Amino acid sequence: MPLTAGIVGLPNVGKSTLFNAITKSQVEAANYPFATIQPNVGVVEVPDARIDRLVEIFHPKKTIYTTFEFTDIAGLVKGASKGEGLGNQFLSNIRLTDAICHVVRCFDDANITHVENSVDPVRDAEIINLELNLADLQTVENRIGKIEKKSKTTKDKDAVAEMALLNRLKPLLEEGKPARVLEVDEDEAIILKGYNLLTAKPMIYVANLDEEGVMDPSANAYYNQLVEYASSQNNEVVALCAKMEEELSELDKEEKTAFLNELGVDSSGLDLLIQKAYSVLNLCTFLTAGEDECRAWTFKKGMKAPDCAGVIHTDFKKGFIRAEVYRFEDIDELESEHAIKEAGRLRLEGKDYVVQDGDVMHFRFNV
Ligand SMILES: Nc1ncnc2c1ncn2[C@@H]1O[C@H](COP(=O)(O)OP(=O)(O)OP(=O)(O)O)[C@@H](O)[C@H]1O
Ligand SMILES: [Mg+2]
Repeated sequence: MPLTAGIVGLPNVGKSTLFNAITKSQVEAANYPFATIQPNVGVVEVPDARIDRLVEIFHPKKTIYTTFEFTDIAGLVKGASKGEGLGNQFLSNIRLTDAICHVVRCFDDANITHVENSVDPVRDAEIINLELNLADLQTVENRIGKIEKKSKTTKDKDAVAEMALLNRLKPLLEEGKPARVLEVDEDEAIILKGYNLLTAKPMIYVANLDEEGVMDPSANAYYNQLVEYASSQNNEVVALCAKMEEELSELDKEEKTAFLNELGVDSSGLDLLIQKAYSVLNLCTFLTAGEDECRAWTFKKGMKAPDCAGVIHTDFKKGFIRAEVYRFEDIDELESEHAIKEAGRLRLEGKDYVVQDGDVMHFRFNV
């Protein structure tokens, strides 16, 4: 089940340009609102220097990075929650994603139409957030309409518990706050998840700067305004220039590295965004290494060894016996599995082992 982040924002802020950089595919990125009508999905490799290092050590026949999906969604406008623009359709497309990547225009260009006629990142972000908020409020009100009576008349335990949650959620949304800030216990978290609320999803802001701005974002007033706004809600901002990322995505790996070195940065804005999307979802990576294949696998923080084995194949989980585990740092230092064994750094772990980010795993199983 791939994890996906939906790219949202006002029309014409650079969503499709960023998406093109993501997929290198030819999604239309034209200079007019509503250029995108169908949601589009792009799959990216999650850059991981640990895999690059394993490849140096094992020289495998195959190298596989873990992946992440982005969905390009057409521009939302004021009133989207009431069906303005292509409102409801787009909101329902975001509902199916795991995280939201909110693109905000932070570049001046008189030739590129702005639906609100001026560049103002905080106002723009608030327009989108309000629409997401109103859409959630509708969901919550519909749900209240369905169970309020039941909770009062039958005193049904589940209905009463759910009403208690809804009665805290509604005023919060009415205040304009996102559902993700509500404090909930484990049972409530399950109910909340079932609503698929837009403002409950983790959000990352993307400040889409011009090429000059991206060289030193902290010197850019638009960027600083957005960072201040985002941090007041505990959200992070990734600075990038979508247009430059699109150009970068056409280069091969060496050319790209050379280009980034010239700019004096280690990784592209897009790579940072992918990594951030991965981390806001609490995703971790375990590795498998050998002469046939070096590969990164995604798992959720806290997962135990048999479940991680199941990420590779359901048979690995069913027939799980034990896992042989060493740390990436150990192979990085010692450069062979033989040396790891000699040094006593290979561990045998059972079914209760909580797998850690950066573990290199060999699963032993019975079929
Ligand atoms: N960082 C940037 N600097 C300058 N121009 C940019 C930048 N990012 C995008 N653009 C330009 O802005 C225009 C609109 O971009 P794009 O089509 O990606 O917007 P969009 O958000 O997908 O719009 P829509 O909601 O209509 O689909 C394009 O002409 C694109 O080249
Ligand atoms: Mg678009």
